[in-house]
This record gives sequence, structure tokens and C-alpha cells, in this order.
Amino acid sequence: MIDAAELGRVFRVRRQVVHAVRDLSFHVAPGEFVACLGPNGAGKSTTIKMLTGILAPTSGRIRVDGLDPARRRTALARRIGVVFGQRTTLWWDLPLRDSLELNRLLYKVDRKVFRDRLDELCVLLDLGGFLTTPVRQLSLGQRMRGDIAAALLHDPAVLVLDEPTIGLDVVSKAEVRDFLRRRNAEHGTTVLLTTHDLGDVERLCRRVLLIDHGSLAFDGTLDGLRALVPGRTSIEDVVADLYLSSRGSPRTPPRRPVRGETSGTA
Ligand SMILES: Nc1ncnc2c1ncn2[C@@H]1O[C@H](COP(=O)(O)OP(=O)(O)OP(=O)(O)O)[C@@H](O)[C@H]1O
Repeated sequence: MIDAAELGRVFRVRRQVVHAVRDLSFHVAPGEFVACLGPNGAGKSTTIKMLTGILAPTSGRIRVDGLDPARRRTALARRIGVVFGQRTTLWWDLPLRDSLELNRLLYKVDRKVFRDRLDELCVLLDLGGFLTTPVRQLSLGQRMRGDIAAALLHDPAVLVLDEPTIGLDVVSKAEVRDFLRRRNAEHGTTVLLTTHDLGDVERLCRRVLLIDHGSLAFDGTLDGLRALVPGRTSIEDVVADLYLSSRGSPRTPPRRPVRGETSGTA
């Protein structure tokens, strides 16, 4: 479903060359729910931007559902849903319902199909109480649920989530996670999630990709990730140690994650 082969992206800033992503190869099978982790500046957003066609790679190759995202952005838009937790894709001054209706027109979703999908999403995401509220008046939790609905109304095969629970309270987080878990299980939607919230990862993902300085440092299960730092059981501690180790200032003796520890399928 997602195939990256020796993917790279370089930025040139004045005289400096920044290797945001380098030589990144991974495969995500249909129906998998995969977390993409890494410290700030590791290259996660750049990877997502290449995967969604916002940025073109400077080297290597990426395919999403068989399409080259940078060249087939319109075709890909019909097969992929994207949620940026820090930025809404909804129309700020319109009621949520109108914003969703505009998405229907953009994605050319049949009216009846749209109504059925919206009815289902209204129940599952509890949108009913604020469908007529302008997006700018929604709470963060309501806005996030609206954004998730907008990303799914065209029933994409792949859902890319960039920090979808950022800023949410514990109850809203639990609701969003529960919805995403069900969506993956019941619709078989392939999900790639980037997050700094390890609760998201523990509750949703069996497979983790760890990006470090733009490269793939680990690809495997959560248990495999834990095993990289003996003596630590909490995933927060494990990840903190790995991130510190990548900076060269470990809390425990340095231990770089082993590349190529694969989980197989989730
Ligand atoms: N448009 C750009 N121009 C120049 N450098 C960039 C650009 N976008 C990203 N970078 C650089 O590429 C590197 C990777 O950035 P990226 O945003 O992909 O990291 P990230 O893993 O998503 O970080 P965070 O967790 O903080 O969001 C950083 O060094 C960043 O400064």
C-alpha cells in the first residue's frame, strides 16, 4: 500500500544543505496501522509531505496505492485521507456541515453515499451537536473530530495522521483512538500515524518505524523497540533513551537502535 525505496529529500537553505530524509526504505501492507516516531526534526513531516504529494523527493522513490504522489496528486487525493492535528483543513468561517459538503463536491462523492457516510460518522464521532456550528467556534476536540470526518468522507484506502491527538484531553483522546482503531479493524483502512504521544502508539499500533536524522533507525514491533533498551519497560523511557542517545547525551549507556529489525506484518 505504501512503498518507499531509498527515499530522500534535501533542502538548500542559503549555503547549507539539510538532509531532512535520507535513504529511507519501508513497506506498509494494506490494513496495517503503523506509527512513525522520531525526535523533533527527525524527518517525519517531510516524509509525510512526500507521501501525500505536497513535496517531491530529491532522490529515491515512493508509491502510495501504486501512485507516485508528486506526479499523481489529484488521483491520489481520492485514495488518501490526511489529518494534520496542528492545522485544520476545514473552512474556518463555515458551519462544519457546509465544510463537509464542500469536501463532498471536491471529491465528487455521490449525494446519497455522502449522506450515508455522514450519518455513520456523526454517530461514531458524535458530530451531531455541532454540525451547524462555524468551525472557528469549535473546541479543539470537536474540530479534530470534524477534521477526521472530512478526511474519511471519500472513504480513502489510506489514512495519514500527523499528531491527531495533540492538545486533546484524556476523554477526547480515548474517543479519537477508539474511532481510529475501529476504522482500521472494520474498514481495513491502512493507517500511518506520526505522533509524540506514546499512548497513541501503545493503544493503536503494533508496528513502529523510528526515524532518526532522516534515516530509518528501527522497523519492528513495540516489544522489539523495548528490547533495544534493556532495563526499561515503560515505552516513554525507552523512547526517551533512544532520542537522547541519538543526540549523544543518553540517560543510560548509549545504544543505537538496530536497523532492519522487522516485525513482518502487524
Ligand atoms: N521547507 C524546509 N526548508 C528547509 N529545511 C526544512 C524544511 N522543512 C523541514 N526542514 C528541515 O528538515 C529536517 C526535518 O524536519 P521535519 O519537519 O521533517 O521533522 P519532524 O520529524 O517532523 O519534526 P517535528 O517532530 O518537530 O515535527 C529539520 O532539520 C528541518 O529543519
